[in-house]
Amino acid sequence: MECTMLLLAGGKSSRMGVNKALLKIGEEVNISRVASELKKVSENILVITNTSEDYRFLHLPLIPDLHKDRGPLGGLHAGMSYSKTELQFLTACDMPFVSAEAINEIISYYEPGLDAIIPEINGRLQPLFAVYHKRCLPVLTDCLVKQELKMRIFLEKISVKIIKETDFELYHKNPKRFQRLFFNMNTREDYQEAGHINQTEF
Ligand SMILES: Nc1nc2c(ncn2[C@@H]2O[C@H](COP(=O)(O)OP(=O)(O)OP(=O)(O)O)[C@@H](O)[C@H]2O)c(=O)[nH]1
Repeated sequence: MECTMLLLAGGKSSRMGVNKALLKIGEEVNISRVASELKKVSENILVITNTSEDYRFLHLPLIPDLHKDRGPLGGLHAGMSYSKTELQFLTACDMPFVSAEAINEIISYYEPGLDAIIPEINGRLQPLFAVYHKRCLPVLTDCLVKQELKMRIFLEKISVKIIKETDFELYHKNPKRFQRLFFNMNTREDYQEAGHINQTEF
């Protein structure tokens, strides 16, 4: 089933203190790493931002949030509103080690009628690396209008299929490399750790 890739690149990066999308890991800028994996899955990619940062170097369509300052849910809302496909895969510019293989596996678990497919890794849901069906859009809009900006509240209102790590084929191929996919960079310490992880062979 056709699926649009949504790449979140807004927010404040307040814990990092500088725009984490543009931090380099190895030779490559964070957001470019994510974008190049998304391109292996689909040509249909939307970069969603609410900042004045110039992401034209990605050569991808850039779209603004429609509701201001609503966090990742605001970005998902804009992505789903602009997207022309029923399914979207949501990912974030602060997850430098995502892979096309993992995205394809998550999409493959989609079944008609579901609103979302979300991995759960080490007991934590990963809603920013997940599939959403366009039919969630009215529920999401309602959350934004009511200022219910917590992902958990939105997820409680839709039908979600959760995939635990041991359900993934990729996990069984290489559990450590699989865990790395979900590494999320928010602080200076995370950035340092990302540098180490990047140099580690799994
Ligand atoms: N389009 C869009 N993306 C956002 C927004 N807020 C956060 N994001 C993205 O969502 C992902 C997760 O962001 P967070 O780490 O929760 O928030 P942040 O504002 O980037 O960082 P902090 O200020 O440290 O919380 C990142 O890829 C951000 O770029 C927003 O309002 N709009």
